[in-house]
Formats: sequence, structure tokens, C-alpha cells
Amino acid sequence: MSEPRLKIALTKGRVETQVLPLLEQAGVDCSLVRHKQRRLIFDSTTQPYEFILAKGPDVTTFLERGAADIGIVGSDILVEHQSTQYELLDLGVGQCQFVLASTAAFDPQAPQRKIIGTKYPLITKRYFDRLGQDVEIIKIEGSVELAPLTGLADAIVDITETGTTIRENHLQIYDYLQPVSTRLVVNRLALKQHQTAIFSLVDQLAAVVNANAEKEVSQL
Ligand SMILES: Nc1ncnc2c1ncn2[C@@H]1O[C@H](COP(=O)(O)OP(=O)(O)OP(=O)(O)O)[C@@H](O)[C@H]1O
Ligand SMILES: O=P(O)(O)OC[C@H]1O[C@H](OP(=O)(O)OP(=O)(O)O)[C@H](O)[C@@H]1O
Repeated sequence: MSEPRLKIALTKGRVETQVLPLLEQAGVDCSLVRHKQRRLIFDSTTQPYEFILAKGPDVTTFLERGAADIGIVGSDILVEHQSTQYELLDLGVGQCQFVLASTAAFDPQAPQRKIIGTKYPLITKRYFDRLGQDVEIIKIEGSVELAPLTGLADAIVDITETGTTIRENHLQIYDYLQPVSTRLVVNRLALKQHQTAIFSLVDQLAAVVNANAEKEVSQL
């Protein structure tokens, strides 16, 4: 029987940049994706993978609907979009944190109902529910840090990696919610149908991730 072709939905942008070297270290030829220009779908005649480049939330949609077998996407997106597929590997890249941030004038203990700006309404609601606080949530698509600076919101829930955006916009962190990293997720039916091929790729990637982590520790 011929080898199955696995459709891999890769989040374009930051995730793509950080994951391509891992795939290459695992022996996957990514040259077509690297020279993509405006193309979004890449089939290879030399290996059993087809790549789809999509926005993170759409990667979860492709996976849920079975239009992709494997998804590579941030855990922020998986939690926010309530993904129900199998998460098989933490790729150890795209590491950042969810934080509550605002200007120095913000009082997290103030009794008034707060307005919170975020790209992640579900994660934000769950956080404030846990605190027992009813807040108004405003969905923002990007440059979230603008919300407390312009009076649109009292504070934001967003992800931060280096802290540069928060610092340069004179905001401060009031709380840490949860860590984020890039994950490899598999469609449930695809895992049943192509178990050997999927586990072979996952094992190769896991070996790369572990080797990179060991190298980082030895350089400390
Ligand atoms: N500052 C960051 N540091 C590390 N990882 C990040 C950071 N911001 C986002 N990520 C991770 O990368 C994923 C995609 O981020 P990216 O910025 O490429 O796309 P985006 O937020 O949709 O932005 P754009 O709308 O500009 O494409 C996020 O879902 C998250 O997992
Ligand atoms: O802590 P830092 O390293 O500064 O990173 C944090 C920034 O990165 C993300 O934004 P992104 O660059 O994806 O742009 P966006 O505002 O368009 O979402 C996030 O929303 C922060 O704004």
C-alpha cells in the first residue's frame, strides 16, 4: 500500500518562522514553503506531506472539519477556540504568557465593573469568572495595548513574550494567567487512519525538540 499523504495546517507568521527549522531538523523538506511568495498550499512529489498555511484560528477549523490531518498552532488559539482534537506535542517554541496589564492608574481591586480589551474573550471571561468578577469584555483584533491608553478599556488580557510592547507603551503587568507555546494537534479520525505515519513524524519532531532543549540547558 502507498504511504498516506498527511495534510499539515501550519499557522503562518511567527509560528511558521519558528517551526520550519524544527521540521527541517526532523528531515522534512520545507523548501517549497520557504520559497512560497503568495502561495498558500504546497504539495510535494518527494515526500508524503502537503502544507496549508493559514491563520491560527483557521488552523483549528481545518482540523475540526477534517480538512487537515495535523495542525501546528499556539495553545492560546487552541484554548480560545475550544479545540477538541488530540494534542500530541509541545514544540517548545512560541513561548509566551497571558497577562493582565494596564496603566499605573489601574486598580485591580476597585469595586466598579471593569472593561477589559482582548483578542481572547473566552480566556478573559474564564479568568475573571475564577476571580468572581463580572467584567465587560471588548474584542480587539490587534494592537491590544492601545485599549487602556486610549480609555477604550480599563485593562487588557494579552500575550507577552519579551515584555517590550508593554514597557514601550508604559503599561505594567498586574497578573499572570497561563503560559502559551506552539503545539502539534491531530484530527481524531486522521490519527485512527494514519497512526503509523503520524506517530513517525511526531517521534522525529519530539527527538528534535528534546535535543534542542538539552542544548539550551547545556549552554546555561
Ligand atoms: N509576542 C509573541 N511571542 C511569541 N509568540 C507569540 C507572540 N505573539 C503571538 N505569539 C504566538 O504566535 C501565534 C501567531 O502570532 P502572529 O503574531 O504571527 O499572528 P497574529 O497574532 O494572528 O498576528 P497577525 O494578525 O499580525 O498575523 C499566536 O497565536 C501565539 O501562539
Ligand atoms: O512581549 P512582546 O515580545 O513585546 O510581544 C507582545 C506582543 O506580541 C503580540 O502582538 P503581535 O506582534 O502579534 O501584533 P498584534 O498587536 O497585531 O497582535 C501581542 O499581542 C503583543 O502585542
